[in-house]
Amino acid sequence: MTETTDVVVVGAGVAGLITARELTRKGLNVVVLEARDRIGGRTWTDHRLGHDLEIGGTWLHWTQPHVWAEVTRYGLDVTRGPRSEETFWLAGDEVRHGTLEDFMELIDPGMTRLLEDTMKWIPRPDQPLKVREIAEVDQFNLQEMLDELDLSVDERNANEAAWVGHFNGPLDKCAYTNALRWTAAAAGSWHLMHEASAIFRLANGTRSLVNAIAQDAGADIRLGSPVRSIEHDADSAEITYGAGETIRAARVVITVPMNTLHQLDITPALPEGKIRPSLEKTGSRGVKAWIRVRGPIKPFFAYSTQHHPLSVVRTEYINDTEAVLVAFGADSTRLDVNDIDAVREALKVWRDDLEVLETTGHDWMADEYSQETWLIQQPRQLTQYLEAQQQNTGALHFASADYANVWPCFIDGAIESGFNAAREIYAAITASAQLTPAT
Ligand SMILES: Cc1cc2nc3c(=O)[nH]c(=O)nc-3n(C[C@H](O)[C@H](O)[C@H](O)COP(=O)(O)OP(=O)(O)OC[C@H]3O[C@@H](n4cnc5c(N)ncnc54)[C@H](O)[C@@H]3O)c2cc1C
Repeated sequence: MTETTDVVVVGAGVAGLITARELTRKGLNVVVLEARDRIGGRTWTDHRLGHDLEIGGTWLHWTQPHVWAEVTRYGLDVTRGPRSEETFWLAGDEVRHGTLEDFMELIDPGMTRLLEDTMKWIPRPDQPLKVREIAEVDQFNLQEMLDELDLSVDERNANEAAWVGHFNGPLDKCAYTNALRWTAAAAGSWHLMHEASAIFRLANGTRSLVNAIAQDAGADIRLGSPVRSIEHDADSAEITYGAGETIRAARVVITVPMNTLHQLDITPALPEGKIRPSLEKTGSRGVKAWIRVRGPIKPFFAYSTQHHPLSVVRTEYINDTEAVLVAFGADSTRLDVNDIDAVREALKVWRDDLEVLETTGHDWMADEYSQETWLIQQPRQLTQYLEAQQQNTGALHFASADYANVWPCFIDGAIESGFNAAREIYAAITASAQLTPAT
């Protein structure tokens, strides 16, 4: 027999858990169907290399309004990694060595010129399509825009590597408008954008945030319950999941990542504006690696180029005997983060004095329930698809960091989208004559 409930949420990542919390607090019955055997989705704190490491999303900031409100709500502690005492970068094949300030000075002219029109194109980051002429710049990839600047080899490598750290993909696949959106969210300051996206993390891991939201939600969260198909009309939907169980709901919230959406068997089919970007895929397709090395070493930061398997590496944990580094590369097919020899080799671009003891990470690109790391749109995806991606289709609503306005692809964006979906669903349910929310 088919079970019934008010709302089904597909996915127990941050967007899904926020939607569930907001709706249960309004008195609705909510069932969350999660494919994995854990909650959190692309945030995942796991004990490896002797630390609680963030395998997925990590950094957050007080300029990110939605996530910071959650930090305050649950009284979560925020911390940071050690300050870098030395920095390495490349000029051609030559390794340069200096301070982090030297490196920031090196990239500053390129960053400033690249982003000088940010607030012209995106005066309101909460409305990224407010200036309709943004379609003119949305056709460009970041590489083209960097090439226009005619930077010296030093500056070019450094700027490219810094952007790989941000975009986790080949720069010719990533739309320039992503850079504008991130910088607009930081009020036009690239320095603030840089800080907001890569310095401060939760002292007890993203796990502490995710668990707090889930406990507060009090929803019926069913792990190991992949959704297979959804049949829907204007008033309700029937979902088939797990080993063939069915459940009917007045509203469904789909929170699966953009790259996986097209795989859900949905009848009637979703509009083109939702399916086409899912088939085209994101521009981001990179890796995040964790690396344990023998100490003592000084905390350091290093940038290579976008063409190296690892473009950025830095010290995130350190003591007298060892350090744990975090690193990013543009292309997951170029580096298996669990292959210690490959990682050791990748580090040699900067220094061959590091003794690599252990490495770890997760191949989010190969993971069937993510197939992406954090969303960076390809050229034209913002202007062609975002509006359609945010809209509901009858009883189906969509929440995901991938479809957020202010900090798209961040934990903050997942929360923003969860709030929006919950508000719309509550309004729709209470407006419907046939449906009386449980109290
Ligand atoms: C390596 C990495 C580093 C990152 N770094 C940062 C960072 O430093 N700061 C930051 O703010 N953000 C970062 N992010 C991005 C951030 O983690 C994500 O944007 C955010 O967590 C996405 O939340 P979500 O709820 O929208 O999607 P998800 O977390 O992907 O949640 C979707 C859920 O749906 C489930 N699901 C998928 N298919 C099905 C199905 N068929 N049936 C049922 N369930 C299904 C998934 O298992 C998942 O739990 C990073 C991400 C990665 C991967």
